Amino acid sequence: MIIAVDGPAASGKGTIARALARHYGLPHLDTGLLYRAVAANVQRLELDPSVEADAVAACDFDDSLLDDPMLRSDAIGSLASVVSAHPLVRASLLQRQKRFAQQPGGAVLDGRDIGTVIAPNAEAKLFVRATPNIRAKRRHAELRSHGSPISIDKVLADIRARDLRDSTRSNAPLVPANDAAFLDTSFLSIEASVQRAIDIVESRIARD
Ligand SMILES: Nc1ncnc2c1ncn2[C@@H]1O[C@H](COP(=O)(O)OP(=O)(O)OP(=O)(O)O)[C@@H](O)[C@H]1O
Ligand SMILES: Nc1ccn([C@@H]2O[C@H](COP(=O)(O)O)[C@@H](O)[C@H]2O)c(=O)n1
Repeated sequence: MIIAVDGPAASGKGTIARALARHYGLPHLDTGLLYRAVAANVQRLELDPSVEADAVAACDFDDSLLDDPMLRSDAIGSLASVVSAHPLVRASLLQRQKRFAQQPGGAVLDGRDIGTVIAPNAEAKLFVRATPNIRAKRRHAELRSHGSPISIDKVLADIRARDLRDSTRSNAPLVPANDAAFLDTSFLSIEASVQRAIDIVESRIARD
């Protein structure tokens, strides 16, 4: 079974995808980390993220980079949203994600274009949402707990800018798949969000 979990920054999709993977015993891929790795490489090599050829040159990274906690910073998230708009960057990461989705036994992937591009054949598709203010509050608390001095106003501004860039790019924009189920986590605890996600997956399995 393939489960596709999409949604905007800090909506809770990663938390839900990890929990679904545990629940169903499936491997999980956080596809945002791939774009964050490209962004970190652009920064390390002092390239220009807005130049497609520069961003493509940064797509060749060592997988150990995916475990670097530095990838989780707000600045790398914003840079990832710039490099991810380049069609050739997306093309360079496409097959890896498709292979992960199509592995025997299935998988859970979270990102922006899982239900629309990476795994349009997924048995269950969730589109996770929460209000920008609630997402900023949660992400701010998370970043502060890791020692970042960032203000909540900056986190909110970056989330809004990222939402706009991700949803208006021409290539694989952040849009719900036609057959996705919406899950708004704004007023749900993590436990309640995960239970709602499991209920959605169960109803999709029962329907097919
Ligand atoms: N329902 C919830 N209630 C409270 N906090 C939540 C909830 N869901 C997630 N969180 C917290 O909000 C933060 C963002 O969640 P998460 O990392 O899952 O979002 P995301 O959509 O995967 O973000 P990104 O797109 O940046 O990878 C985390 O600190 C997480 O623990
Ligand atoms: N499938 C995806 C996943 C991510 N992106 C871009 O990467 C940025 C960082 O992603 P996070 O999930 O770690 O927040 C995100 O803002 C997108 O620009 C993507 O394009 N497609």
